[in-house]
Amino acid sequence: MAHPKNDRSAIWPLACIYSQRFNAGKVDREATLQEFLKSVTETIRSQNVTEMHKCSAKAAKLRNVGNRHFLDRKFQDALACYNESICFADPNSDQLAMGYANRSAVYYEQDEYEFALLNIDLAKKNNYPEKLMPKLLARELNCKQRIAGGRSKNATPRTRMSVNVDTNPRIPFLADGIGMNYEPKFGRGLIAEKDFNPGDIILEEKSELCGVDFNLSYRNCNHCSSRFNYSLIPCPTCPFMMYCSQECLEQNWNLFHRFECCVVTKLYSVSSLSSMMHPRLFFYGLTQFDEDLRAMMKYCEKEINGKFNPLDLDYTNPNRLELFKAYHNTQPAVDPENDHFFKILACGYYVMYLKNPAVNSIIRTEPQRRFFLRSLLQYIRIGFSMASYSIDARGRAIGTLTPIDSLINHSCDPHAATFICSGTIKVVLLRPVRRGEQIFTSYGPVWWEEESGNKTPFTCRCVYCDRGPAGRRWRALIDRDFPLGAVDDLQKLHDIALRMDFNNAAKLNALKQFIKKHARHYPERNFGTVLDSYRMLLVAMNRTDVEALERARAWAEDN
Ligand SMILES: C[S@@+](CC[C@H](N)C(=O)[O-])C[C@H]1O[C@@H](n2cnc3c(N)ncnc32)[C@H](O)[C@@H]1O
Repeated sequence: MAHPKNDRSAIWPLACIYSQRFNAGKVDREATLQEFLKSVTETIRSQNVTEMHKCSAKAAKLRNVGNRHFLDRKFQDALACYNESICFADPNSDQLAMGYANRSAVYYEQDEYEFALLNIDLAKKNNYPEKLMPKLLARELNCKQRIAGGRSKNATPRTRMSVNVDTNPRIPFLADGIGMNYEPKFGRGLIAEKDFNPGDIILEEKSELCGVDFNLSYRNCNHCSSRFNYSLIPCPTCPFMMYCSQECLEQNWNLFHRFECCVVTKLYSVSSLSSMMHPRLFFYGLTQFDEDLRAMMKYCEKEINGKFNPLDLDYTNPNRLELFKAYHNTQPAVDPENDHFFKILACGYYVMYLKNPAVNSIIRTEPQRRFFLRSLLQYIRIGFSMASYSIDARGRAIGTLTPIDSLINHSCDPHAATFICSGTIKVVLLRPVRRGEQIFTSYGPVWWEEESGNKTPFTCRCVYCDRGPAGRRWRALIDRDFPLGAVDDLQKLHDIALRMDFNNAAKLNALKQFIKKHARHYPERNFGTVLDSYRMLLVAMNRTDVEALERARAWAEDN
């Protein structure tokens, strides 16, 4: 099946094709990597995916669709179309400048004056047509007047959720008193070396390695994954990748995108999910070895140290080669349910990346190619086992891999909640953690949501899932009754939650006090719902916080 030029919806990912073939029993799941490679190479040849390029005519069409949404006041849909239009527009074309100007109009209508100004500035810097300039300048003036008149939406975060306890001197984004341990049951994990309280933010780690679902590629920065209120700038060469800043664009180019850019349609035709994060780990390494593939092979072909401690590195002056080594020295559990699928992805990426002369000129010999294929499979396994994912209601995912967050194991009885927002992972404690305890977060399932249907891709060995006597004893606690004092306090919490005159910070505080005061009655069914309310409130407050920060950033970039 050949794909019509410039029709991204026509991409039928290899992953879907093989998923059908596996389900129909047409491909042997037990095949070797070389057998998969043969099959995938043939499939890709018959697919003959055409690379898409910038195209101002397509940009104009997309902008017109955006204009119709704008007139219907469907602003999010309008922004989505304008972003795609901006990405397809040839650099320095009128279409690019007009896309930015159109975006500024949407922000203006939404009272997002900082973002409107940022886009007006982008339009002006990209040859906005002189004859249309007066209208743009009038909008610029209006924005400035409204900001000066105090009509801006909040641009000052109220809570600023960041690490709120003493920090580790060598890891300024991690709480002091957190160490790494190793238990055969879970592998490496994070352990508390002192007591912590609910509400303690123990980690705020920025991501450099992410993968953005194809369907979010016009909504999220392809480097740090932040959304930046849809106000992204395009890769100057390919029609798919967008960034929240020139800095992210340049870093992404240097680390990975120069290996992706001229084959990006083909890469998305391997998997439309967030899987591009995995081959990126290979190119992250290659870049840190100054493209000296022999040196990289020499290091990587040594035995992997599965007990490597990323907390030993100095993050005050991060060295990317050391970070790469931290990622590389990971012993991911091979997932028997999905490993055949990972092999298909590895083979697909292998074939497609080698179509790029920038890759082909580095990975030349047979041993080098075998190393590339093996590494791709290893990094796919690492990515699926170690990354954190944020998944929206439509199933579109963003994967994020960071050295420290990736050490946190899962429990269906978590202590902490993990938030991925605006390219940063935050870990907040929901309940007290005592010195010596391992700190767990949840990858999805939690005991107080038994109906959630979430499953972990490994056999979970947490206390809730433990079928032995210890697990049985623990689960029996869930059905105890709260003592009367706690029942009264729970009723007070409900009343506070309904009070319109209490803001979220006050409600959060009340929840935190309850959790601290009654921690000894944990676990208990009602306690689970309290933790859940606490988590949901944190999510809402974090979102407001991030929005305010992004507004402030837009304002700073424009001034
Ligand atoms: C994000 S990593 C956590 C760090 C990992 N333990 C290590 O040694 O690098 C996730 C992997 O840890 C293991 N793991 C995490 N939580 C687990 C649990 N509740 N039960 C069993 N294994 C778990 C699984 O192998 C999973 O794929």
